[in-house]
Amino acid sequence: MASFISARVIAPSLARSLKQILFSCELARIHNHARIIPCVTPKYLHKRWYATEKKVYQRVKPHCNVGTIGHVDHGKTTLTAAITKVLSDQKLAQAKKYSDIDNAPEEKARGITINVAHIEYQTETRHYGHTDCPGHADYIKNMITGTAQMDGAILVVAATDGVMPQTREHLLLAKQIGINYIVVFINKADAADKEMVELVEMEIRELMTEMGFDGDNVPVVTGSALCALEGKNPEIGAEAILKLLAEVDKYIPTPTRELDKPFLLPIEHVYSIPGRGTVVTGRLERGVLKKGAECEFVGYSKTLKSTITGIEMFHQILEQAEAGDQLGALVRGVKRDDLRRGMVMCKPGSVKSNDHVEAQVYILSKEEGGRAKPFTSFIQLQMFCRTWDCSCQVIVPDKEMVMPGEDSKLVLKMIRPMVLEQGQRFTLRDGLLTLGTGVVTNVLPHLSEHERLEITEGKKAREKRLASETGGK
Ligand SMILES: Nc1nc2c(ncn2[C@@H]2O[C@H](COP(=O)(O)OP(=O)(O)OP(=O)(O)O)[C@@H](O)[C@H]2O)c(=O)[nH]1
Ligand SMILES: [Mg+2]
Repeated sequence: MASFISARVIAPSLARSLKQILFSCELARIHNHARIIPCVTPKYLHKRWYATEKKVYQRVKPHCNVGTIGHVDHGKTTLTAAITKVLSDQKLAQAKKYSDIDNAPEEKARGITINVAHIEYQTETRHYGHTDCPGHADYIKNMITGTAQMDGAILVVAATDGVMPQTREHLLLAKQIGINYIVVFINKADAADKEMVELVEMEIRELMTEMGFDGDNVPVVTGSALCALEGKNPEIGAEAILKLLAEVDKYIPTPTRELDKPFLLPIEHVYSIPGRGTVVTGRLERGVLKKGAECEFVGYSKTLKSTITGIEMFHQILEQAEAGDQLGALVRGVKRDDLRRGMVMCKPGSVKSNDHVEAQVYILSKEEGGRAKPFTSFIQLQMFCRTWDCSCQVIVPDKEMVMPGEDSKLVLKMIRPMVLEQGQRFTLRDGLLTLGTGVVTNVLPHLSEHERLEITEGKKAREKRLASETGGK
């Protein structure tokens, strides 16, 4: 969103005094967002604003969203940086350093990715939006949001470690989100021998088959992201990166976009740009978004109306965005605090929120990383869908309990209404554990106030109430 943000530095120059510009610069510096433009005349700023700040996005190649997933420390961010470096040599990307991608102070201090990062690059055939996800188990929530924006993924597995818990969990979540095409990169080939690499490849193919992917035919490329980034050992460095990108181009199809449906964008982030307005970011799931269009924000029991006054993709202006684009939209008349990740921006009246659904869910066995014990009705779980997550009460309608490893019909009562449609996939989690994945089969009537209270009252209070309702019998 840098150009929207730098707009806050530049735009006042058109109308206000230099003092105000410098104040905006200072604000931007404090927020560590914008490039600071030194003391220059408003005219110069005006020229710069139109001449260099806002390039128009040229839609010459099909756009595809990919990203890196896999266990912590297996080299996802290093690979992301290496891809931009190798492609920048061919003028197909702007090279990003490792520290440009993991740029938050906590990420730098701990040497791990926490927030997802979006990077842009191109190959000869396609334009890519690349999302680098965190691998650490504590940040699975961010990984789910990041993966929800991908059309295909690059699974990074370190040859020195092989398949690890989050390799499995990320594959499972990717499958649930609907990612069917995954290319594998066996990383750290510089630190492992040939036999080890072969063993890891066999292990991954087996796991992918088990998870419902085409394990035998999935492309597996071996290399070293670090060598590519440091310009060493070209056979496992730069050449391996180019081989990986060739496989991504070939294996991950450009999805057919639903351009004729009303637009819908699940919100990933909300930013406030004083003097300009509020910017929401995310991947346009369906439809076409035009500058000037009316829109509606739905979710968290709210519906707000607004107008889209600007659209950008990777700091370039768009007059119109298409499904699949990873974009930022400037909206009028809504404050940052009115909006949240998880709401959707859509064509007014085109979607409704729901808080009561029937679903078919697969509950993972202990070996698959799920829970060891069965569960009964009234268990409270966290439901993850698109970019939102929400607490829900689970009712088992047809039987006493659900065993790990079992497929079951469940009724889900959510503590607040969210945009949820029939056919929508979701994940159920319990604390740090992914417990199951499912699909909404039926939308049920909205919960009454009484039913909603029942969800939030807790197990003990419910037992007490039931006891008093039945006269203690
Ligand atoms: N030897 C060797 N080390 C590598 C290679 N690629 C990455 N590393 C190192 O592995 C460590 C972790 O790399 P990252 O890129 O941060 O790993 P990550 O998968 O992004 O980690 P999270 O985002 O925290 O899950 C760093 O110290 C890298 O320098 C490689 O090809 N060879
Ligand atoms: Mg990382």
